[in-house]
Amino acid sequence: MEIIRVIVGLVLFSFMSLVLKLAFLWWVTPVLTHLKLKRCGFGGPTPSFPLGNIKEMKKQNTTNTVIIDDDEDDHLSSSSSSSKPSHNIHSTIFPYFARWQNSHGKMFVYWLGTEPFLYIAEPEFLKNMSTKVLAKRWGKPNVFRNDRDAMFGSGLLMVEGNDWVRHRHIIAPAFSPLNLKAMTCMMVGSTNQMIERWCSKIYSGNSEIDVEREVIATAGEIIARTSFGMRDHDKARQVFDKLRALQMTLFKTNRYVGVPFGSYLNVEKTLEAKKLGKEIDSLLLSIIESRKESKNKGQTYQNEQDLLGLLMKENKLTMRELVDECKTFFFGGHETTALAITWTLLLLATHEDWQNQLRDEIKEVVGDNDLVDVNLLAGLRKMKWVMNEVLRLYPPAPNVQRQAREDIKVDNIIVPNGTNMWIDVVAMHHDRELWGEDADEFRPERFEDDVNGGCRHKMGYLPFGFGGRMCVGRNLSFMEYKIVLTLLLSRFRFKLSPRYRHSPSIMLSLRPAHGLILTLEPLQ
Ligand code: HEM
Repeated sequence: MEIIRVIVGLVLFSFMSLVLKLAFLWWVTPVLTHLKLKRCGFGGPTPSFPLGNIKEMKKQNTTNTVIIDDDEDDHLSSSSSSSKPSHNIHSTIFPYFARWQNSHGKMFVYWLGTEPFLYIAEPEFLKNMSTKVLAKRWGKPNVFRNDRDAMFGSGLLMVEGNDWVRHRHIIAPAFSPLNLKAMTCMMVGSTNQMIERWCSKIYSGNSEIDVEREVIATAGEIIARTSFGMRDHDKARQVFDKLRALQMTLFKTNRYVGVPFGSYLNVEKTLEAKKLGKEIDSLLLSIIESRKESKNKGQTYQNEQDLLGLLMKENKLTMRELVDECKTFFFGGHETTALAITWTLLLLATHEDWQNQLRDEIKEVVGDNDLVDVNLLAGLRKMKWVMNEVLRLYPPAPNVQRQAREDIKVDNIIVPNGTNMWIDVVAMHHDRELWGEDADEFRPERFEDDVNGGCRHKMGYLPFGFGGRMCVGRNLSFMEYKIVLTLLLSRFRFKLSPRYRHSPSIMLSLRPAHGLILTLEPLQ
C-alpha cells in the first residue's frame, strides 16, 4: 500500500511540475515579456489563450484576392487587359497589420499563439537597433526556426551568434567580383535556352506565357550551375520540385504556428513537411557525395571557389551544416531573384514607356550582342532604377524577423531577452509619410539621384535586409537581374494578358498567386 501511495504521489508531482513548466513556458514568461514591452509604451490588439491574435489574422486573410484598377486608387475586381494593377498592396496582403497600425501606430505587440511579437514599421527604431547593437546579438525567432527546420535547417539564414559569424566568413567569398564574373556565361546560356523555348511556343501559335513559372525554373538552373557546379539538371529539378512542395505545405496551408501543440492540429501537413525535408536532405547529400568523388578522381573542371567548393573546403562545416547550407542556397538563391524579375516584367508590361526606355538604354550600352559583356552592365543605370523601384513596391522578402538573445537597450527602451520582432518591409516601402503621396505609384526616376529613392529615412528602404545580416547574395542577384532582363527585352515586347489576375500573396516570399501571364511579341 505504502509503495502505491508513493508511486501515486510521484506521478502527481511529475504531472504538477509538467503543468507548471508548461504554464511558465506558454503563459507566464510571454506575459512578463509583454508587460515589460507595455511599460515601454507599446499597445496592441488583445490576445486570447491559446491562439493569441491568430483568429483575427486568419479571418482577414481570406480577403486577399484580385486588385486591379484603372486609375491607381479604385479597387475593382475586373481584369481587363487595359487595366493597371494597383500597387497599393499592404492592406491586401497584411490587412490585420494595416488595421492594427491605424489603431496602435507603427510599433505594437501582437501574439502568434503564445508568442508575443513586437511589430515594427518604424525606421528610426531600426536604425538604432542595427547601429548600436551587434548583428550576432539578435537571433531568429525560435518558433520560426523550428517550424521551418525542414526548409532551412541551420543554414546561414537561420544560424545565430558565433556560428553565424563562422558560416558567413566561409560563404561570403563565393560572391566575390571574380566569382560573379565567372558565372556570366552560365547565366546567359540558361536565359537563352528559356528564350528558345518561348520562341518555339510563339511560333506554334501560343504567344501567352506564364513567365513566373519559366523565370523561376531558369533562376533555379542558374543557381544549380553557378553555385553548385551541377550539370545533372534532373537532380537539381528534383530538389527544386520538393522545395516548392515544402514551401506550399508550410506556407499555403492552414497551420497554427506559435500555438501549443500547433503541429498536432494539422498532423498530416506536419508529417508531409518532415518527409519532404528528409527527401531533400538525401538528394543534397548525394550531390555533395558526387562532388567529393569527382574531386577525389582529380576532375579539375569543377570551380573550387564556387559556393559548394568553398563550403566543402578544409572540412570547416559538419555534414549537417553542409546540407543545411545547400538547402538554404538552393531555395534563397533562386526564388527571390526570380520574383524580382517577374514583378519587373509585370510593371514593364503595364508601363510601355519604361519598357522602351530600357530597350533604348540596352541598345546604347550593351549593343545587339547576344553574349552580354559583364563589364558593361554597370552602365545600365535606368535598369537599376527600375530594379530598385520594383523591389520597393513588391519586395520579394516582405518581412524580416529577429529575436533578442539578451536584454538589449535600444535608445530608452529595453527589449527583453526572448522578444520576437516582425519588421514589416512592405509597410515601410508603401508608407506615404516616408515616400510622399505617390508612394503606391511606379516611378523609377525617384532613384535617379538618390540610392534611397528619396525616402525620408535611410532605413525606410530595406529590400535586402539591414545591418550585418544584409543579404549575402545581393551582388549575384543584381548581375543576374541585368543579364536576364537585357536578353529578354532585346528579344520581346511584353503585354499584360487579359487572363492575368493581380493577386500578390505571401508564401514566405511575395509572389503572384496565379502566376504572371503575359503576351509576348518577338522583336526580330
Ligand atoms: C532580389 C533578390 C534578393 C532579395 C530581395 C533578398 C532579400 C534578402 C533579405 C531581406 C535578407 C535578410 C533576411 C534577414 O535579415 O533575416 C536576405 C538574406 C539572405 N539572402 Fe537574400 N535576397 C535576394 C537574393 C539572394 C540570393 C541570390 C542569394 C543566394 C545566392 C541570397 C541568399 C541570402 C542568404 C543566405 C541570406 C542570409 C544572410 C545572413 O543572415 O547572413 N539572397 N536576403
